[in-house]
Amino acid sequence: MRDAEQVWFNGGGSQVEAMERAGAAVAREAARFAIGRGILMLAGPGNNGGDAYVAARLLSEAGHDVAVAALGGKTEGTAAEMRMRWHGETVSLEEAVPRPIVIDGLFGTGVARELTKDVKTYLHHIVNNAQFSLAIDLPSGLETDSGDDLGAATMDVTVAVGSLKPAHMLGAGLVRCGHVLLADIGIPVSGPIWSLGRPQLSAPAVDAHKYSRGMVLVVEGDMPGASRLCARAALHGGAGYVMLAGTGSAEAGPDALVHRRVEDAGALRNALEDERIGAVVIGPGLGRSDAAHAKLDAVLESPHRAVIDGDALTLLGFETADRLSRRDALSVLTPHAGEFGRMFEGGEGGKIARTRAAAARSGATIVHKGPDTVIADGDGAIVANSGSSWLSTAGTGDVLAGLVGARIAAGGSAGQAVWLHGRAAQLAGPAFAADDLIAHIAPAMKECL
Ligand SMILES: NC(=O)C1=CN([C@@H]2O[C@H](COP(=O)(O)OP(=O)(O)OC[C@H]3O[C@@H](n4cnc5c(N)ncnc54)[C@H](OP(=O)(O)O)[C@@H]3O)[C@@H](O)[C@H]2O)[C@@H](O)CC1
Ligand SMILES: [K+]
Repeated sequence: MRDAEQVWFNGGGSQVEAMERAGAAVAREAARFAIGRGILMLAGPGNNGGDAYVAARLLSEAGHDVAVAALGGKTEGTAAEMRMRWHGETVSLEEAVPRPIVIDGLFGTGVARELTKDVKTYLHHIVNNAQFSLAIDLPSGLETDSGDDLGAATMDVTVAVGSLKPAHMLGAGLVRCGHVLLADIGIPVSGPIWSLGRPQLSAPAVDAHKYSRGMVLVVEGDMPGASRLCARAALHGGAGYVMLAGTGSAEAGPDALVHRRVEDAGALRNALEDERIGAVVIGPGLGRSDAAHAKLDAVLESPHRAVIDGDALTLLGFETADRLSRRDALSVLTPHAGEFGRMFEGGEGGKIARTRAAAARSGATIVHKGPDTVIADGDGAIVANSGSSWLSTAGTGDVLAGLVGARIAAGGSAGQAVWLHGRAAQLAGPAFAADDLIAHIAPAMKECL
């Protein structure tokens, strides 16, 4: 957004115009929600406060009852101009009395540190005692690039100005922002970060057969239940043929699942010689024994697309970037936060920046799971946060790994799998078990055809 603004200013766009448009967008939304109730506008010292003064003026001109609570601090430039154009009631933040509607324009993208105890106390008191709260651009005290909480209050609505920022989709932002509305202020924005939308999928071609649909080999491990969940998800994720390679019971799992007896890494290497394989999944229920490690080596040395999940990620550890960057075929890693930390030490910035850096180092596509899943590859990052909090249950990661296998075997993407997984969870409703999720993949897929 900062880059886009700069380009727009360089092309003759004025700061005053940008702020007028931002303030007008906020006033428009606030008027819809206020329906005649008294408004308290919180205005900080920077441009977020500038937006607030514009919105206060426009709302007041439109007949709303508006008071401004101003935070001390040096206001300069356009924000100072907008402050001067406001002629209504103004009190200090300390003196402010809560009103039914609060609009928070203390800080936006410029928040630089934890809110002081005083500011945090007044802000939370005012928001908690309002009937409705709306944040301008971001809830004040939410770090823009990481979504880290520096003392923000939880808002009902946040009006994102110009574009979504990472904090609207990540971390504490998922709770603090409330419902996020996007206000177009006429500044074109483009960049390498997107939010995940419903994918467009197509039915198999008329002449499709089981191998052209995508063959997925799932490596069975010490906990065969997890591997079977993964294999079943691959079957329902659109794969044409799913083979479970291991020593578990050949009777377990659906009849459509092909069991191949694979005792050890040598036998796995033989199985991997099949050129029809579209993707291999390793990790769900794998275990961390030497035998497991040897199987992982066999997969990494194969020429197939590979999905690496669970125990396989922990086995790779800090060797991940080195080993994967040597692969020619696509590798997709599906770590949760703990596994990510065991593979990629430290790293600067928020979840998006750290995941993109790891993808660049390893050459892999990384699905960094959580309530704010970040999918990164060399082209950029996609954030997915509209799944379901009921997904936080054992086995759902195995289902996702199988889905990723099915989609990439069919020439699709990890993002498609993440969307289908999240949508299946929404359709499954509350308190489902990972097994139940699988029945909802087909209805989710139907929405994409
Ligand atoms: N660019 C544009 O033209 C447009 C921008 N737009 C709007 O501008 C917003 C960004 O504005 P911004 O960059 O001025 O930063 P902003 O969020 O107002 O805060 C900076 C001020 O806060 C202060 N401060 C920071 N942290 C603090 C703390 N913890 N406790 C106390 N003080 C703290 C900081 O002071 P300092 O750190 O220098 O001491 C500085 O004074 C953006 O979110 C959008 O709403 C739209 O109008 C569209 C056009
Ligand atoms: K704000």
